[in-house]
Amino acid sequence: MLTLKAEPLTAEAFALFGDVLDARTSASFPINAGRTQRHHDLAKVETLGENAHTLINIFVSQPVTLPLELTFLERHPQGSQAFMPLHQEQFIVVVAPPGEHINPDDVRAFVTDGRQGVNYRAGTWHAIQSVLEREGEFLVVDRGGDGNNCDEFPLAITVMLE
Ligand SMILES: NC(=O)N[C@@H](O)C(=O)O
Ligand code: NI
Repeated sequence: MLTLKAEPLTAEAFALFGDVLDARTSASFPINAGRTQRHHDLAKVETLGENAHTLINIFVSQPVTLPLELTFLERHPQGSQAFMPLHQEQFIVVVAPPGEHINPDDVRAFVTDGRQGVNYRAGTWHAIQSVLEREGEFLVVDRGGDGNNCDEFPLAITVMLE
């Protein structure tokens, strides 16, 4: 059994697993006659394989309870997957680097601050969406297409907050 304390999410700590989406820290430029700041090209959308295409989705998730008991991590070998909260929901992120197997020593747990989203790069092992406190709505950008795009790796992990 692996027990992890979720650490605050930072782009640096998450770099091995994908991208952090955050309008407070990302570069932007003015558009629409200066009325809008465009935070441009924040993450790499990967859509691999036969008939691959980008999906834009909304996930409505029920909250998890803490400590969070996980029994597996999953990965999407043919595409990235991005989650952006629509109402500043905080969520738990548990990840491990891409690879055929997961080394328990490489598993990291994070907690977002409500203004952050994440983009898992293709193949990054991760826990399924785990929103805290209340029902959450997330804009999700991921891959559609042929073939399998979801593998599970059994692993018992308990996640708590610091
Ligand atoms: N299954 C699905 O669409 N969602 C998961 O991939 C997830 O990471 O929540
Ligand atoms: Ni996923």
